[in-house]
Amino acid sequence: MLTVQHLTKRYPNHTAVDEVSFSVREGETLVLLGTSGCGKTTTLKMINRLIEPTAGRVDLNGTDIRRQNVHDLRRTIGYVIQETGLFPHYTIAQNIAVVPQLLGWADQRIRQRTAELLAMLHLPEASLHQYPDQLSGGQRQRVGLARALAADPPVVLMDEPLGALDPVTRASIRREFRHLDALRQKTIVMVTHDVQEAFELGDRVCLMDKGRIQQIGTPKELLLRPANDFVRRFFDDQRLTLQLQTVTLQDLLPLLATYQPMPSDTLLLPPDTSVSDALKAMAEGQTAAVQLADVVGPLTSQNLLSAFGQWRQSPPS
Ligand SMILES: Nc1ncnc2c1ncn2[C@@H]1O[C@H](COP(=O)(O)OP(=O)(O)OP(=O)(O)O)[C@@H](O)[C@H]1O
Repeated sequence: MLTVQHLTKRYPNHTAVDEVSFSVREGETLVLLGTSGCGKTTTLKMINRLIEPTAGRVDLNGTDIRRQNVHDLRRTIGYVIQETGLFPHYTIAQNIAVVPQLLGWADQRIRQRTAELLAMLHLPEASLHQYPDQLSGGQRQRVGLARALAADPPVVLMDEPLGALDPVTRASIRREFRHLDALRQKTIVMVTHDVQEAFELGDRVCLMDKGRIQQIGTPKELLLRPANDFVRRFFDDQRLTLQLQTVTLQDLLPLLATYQPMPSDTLLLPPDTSVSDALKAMAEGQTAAVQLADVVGPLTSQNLLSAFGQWRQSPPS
């Protein structure tokens, strides 16, 4: 458990982070979201002591991080940044091995772990002996992640980890990240200014403005129960897309068709399927049903969109 309490960073003429408090449970991903300059990176860097706070504290599993040796602390916290921070004159294998070597792992163990990470992150074996500038941006980003995960740290901090990538690569690596078991078990704090990314990767989102938290909650809570006008306006531009991503079949059940026996080859979708995923699954015009004890059906793109339209007319408050 990572706990941040009243964390504050003041510069002579400016308060970059103002009394920020939150907790991140083991295995949870918290996304710090907000416009440029709102204090996301400063908050993140105070967690691994790259920046010392003016006030407040950070506890990792109940211990104040200031009580820990700073080098030990950084070895237990993985760190991924936008430009990957790879050493240009080290091969990929050497870059991945940096922390295990500092920890004194035997060569054989490092080789084994490196091979495991390459396979997990879909990196070609040949890349081991290449240098960062011989790889594509997407591959470099995967190496950055491999390096952060090498010694299996329980906590990983990510600062705009996909920021340098084109939108297509970005979306595909984002999907990979979401399905990576090695990341699911980690406590992750991730910084982004990309709302889609925050909604896709965050279990909870912490929306910041001018150094302060405006709201912290699940993507759905922020979208449906904004704490103030700032939060409401922040999502205005992308409201429809975000609703398609967060509203689930379960939410629409009262608006969908009633029980009806379905043919045995019907595509069954779990109730927590988002409207956009359900529409994708039915892209070929296939009929589906929500997978419940008493099956609701039939579910077609048309009746789903019609239920979603009704839901949008009067979303729950
Ligand atoms: N060393 C510093 N001295 C003075 N002000 C600073 C310093 N570092 C950061 N700031 C200011 O603190 C504020 C927060 O910066 P921070 O980098 O945390 O924002 P951010 O939300 O991560 O923005 P971005 O998305 O653009 O990286 C900004 O106004 C920035 O100019």
